[in-house]
Amino acid sequence: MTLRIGVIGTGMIGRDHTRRIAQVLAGAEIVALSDYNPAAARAVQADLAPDAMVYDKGEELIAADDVDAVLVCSTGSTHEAYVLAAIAAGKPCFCEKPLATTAEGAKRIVDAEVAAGKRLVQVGFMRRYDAGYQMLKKVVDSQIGTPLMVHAAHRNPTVPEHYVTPMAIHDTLIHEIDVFRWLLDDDYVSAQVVFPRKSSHAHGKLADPQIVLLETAKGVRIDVEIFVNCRYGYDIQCQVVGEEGLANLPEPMNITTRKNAALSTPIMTDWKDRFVDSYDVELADFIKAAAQGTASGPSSWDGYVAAISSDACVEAQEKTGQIIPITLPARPALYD
Ligand SMILES: NC(=O)c1ccc[n+]([C@@H]2O[C@H](COP(=O)([O-])OP(=O)(O)OC[C@H]3O[C@@H](n4cnc5c(N)ncnc54)[C@H](O)[C@@H]3O)[C@@H](O)[C@H]2O)c1
Ligand SMILES: O[C@H]1[C@H](O)[C@@H](O)[C@H](O)[C@@H](O)[C@H]1O
Repeated sequence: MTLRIGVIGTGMIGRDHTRRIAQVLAGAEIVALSDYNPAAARAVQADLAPDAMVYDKGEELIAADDVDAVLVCSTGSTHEAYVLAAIAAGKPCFCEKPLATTAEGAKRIVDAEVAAGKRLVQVGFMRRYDAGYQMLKKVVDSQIGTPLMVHAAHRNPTVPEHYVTPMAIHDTLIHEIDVFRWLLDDDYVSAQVVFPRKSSHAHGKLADPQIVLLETAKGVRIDVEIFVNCRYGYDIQCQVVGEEGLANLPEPMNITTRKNAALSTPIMTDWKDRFVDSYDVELADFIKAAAQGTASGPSSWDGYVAAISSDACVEAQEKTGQIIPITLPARPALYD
């Protein structure tokens, strides 16, 4: 069976996921596209999916008889309504991060999925599918003893003018928030944010860099440096310190040169290049589960917990230095 997919939101990542399904992955085809800006949908149709139908409204795409599954790749604030509509239609849905822009919105999705009685939603937390993080998890689970601390950094070379201080959490740290829960099989109990000296490259409405300190239920302490004007490259670092040793996230594979009395390895500058393979693997996982009428991988529950945790981090930014508790509701059995 070829899974017939409709894509809502054909901006940067919607276009890229359409390319993946149309040109890279097996088992699915793009039959429908929709964007708030119809020209964007038509451009993707022309370039990548000439047989796809273009819908004015995402809701019409979700309801279409020939759409088996939906990819929600529109602006974050629009995700909740589309995911709820997909659940109501009983169609598997891949939703880019964030699942919803508020914890209440994410909870409405969890409640709807629980009422539907089966997993239908996968959230686009692609780092869980990254080969480096997968290797790191194996070592953390088996070789370094009980994890005690994590030291991490999430550095972007620059960000646009509209990127303001809370986006360091909702847009950037959200990846670490999800991947460390998965890596450590743990949840957060508190967050604290402190601000070092501000970089002169950060614009007026952005405090950059920031240091986020997270504490988990098992007592692991995590420090994450978020530095989105670091200039030199796109750099994701993670070191887990355990009782018996420590483990580092591997650097992405790249050519090392020895030239002019220097030993050098290029550093990537674009997150799309850094995680290109993991996007392929996450969508292959979606296609496999959706073909069975369900979903696997990062769940609505993970999206909800990420939203609760990031709200606490934003509060911790606003009350810098204070420790903000994170309390999670009981997890429904659907997500065990
Ligand atoms: N997993 C990742 O690493 C990753 C990377 C980039 C973006 N994202 C997420 O993907 C989403 C899209 O990001 P992007 O970078 O592609 O943004 P983008 O601005 O390039 O594209 C968003 C598209 O959504 C469309 N849109 C806006 N409102 C809409 C609506 N109501 N209905 C249908 N379409 C609508 C816009 O016209 C635009 O074409 C965001 O939620 C973002 O956080 C995830
Ligand atoms: O939307 C992007 C993307 O999620 C990247 O992975 C992250 O490094 C950026 O900070 C964020 O702005």
